[in-house]
Amino acid sequence: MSQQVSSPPKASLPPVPDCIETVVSKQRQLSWQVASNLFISFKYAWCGISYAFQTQRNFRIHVSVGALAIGLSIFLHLKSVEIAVIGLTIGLVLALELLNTAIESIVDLTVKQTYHELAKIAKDCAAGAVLVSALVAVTVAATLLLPPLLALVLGSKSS
Ligand SMILES: Nc1ncnc2c1ncn2[C@@H]1O[C@H](COP(=O)(O)OP(=O)(O)OP(=O)(O)O)[C@@H](O)[C@H]1O
Repeated sequence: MSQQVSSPPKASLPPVPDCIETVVSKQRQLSWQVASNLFISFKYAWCGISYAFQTQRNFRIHVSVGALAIGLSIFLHLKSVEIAVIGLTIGLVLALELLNTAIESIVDLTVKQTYHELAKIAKDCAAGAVLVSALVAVTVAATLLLPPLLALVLGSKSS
């Protein structure tokens, strides 16, 4: 008895693009507006920073504490590399706070005022990333600033 073997159904694969530029240019077509030059890109980036500063209390706190830490580092004559490390940790916190704000906006845009478990995960994880970076920044700043600060305070008391 002859057995008919049918060929497996062909999987519908997405069309292979000619080159990566094609994919990129097609994706950019979805954007409402594309910055035409570097100066305009900086302008939009500044708009984002300004928005976060005006609307996010945590961002304002991080900017203030960061400025205080850098000011104290200079006042206490910390080494350049130590000031750079403190600056890096502050920059990380601020950058993650901006990403947190972006994720919050995307989640709100997607689910609006409805509850969704995945929206909760996205927002909680983004907030967690900020918290982790802030704890690291505080630990680094305390390690580098406290010894000279205590020496200054105790030295001025004994004299
Ligand atoms: N659509 C939603 N579905 C489920 N849970 C949500 C939703 N929106 C917010 N939440 C929960 O409420 C919390 C607070 O939301 P919010 O939008 O104020 O974010 P946030 O990270 O607390 O903001 P910020 O970083 O400014 O303090 C989130 O962390 C999340 O647990």
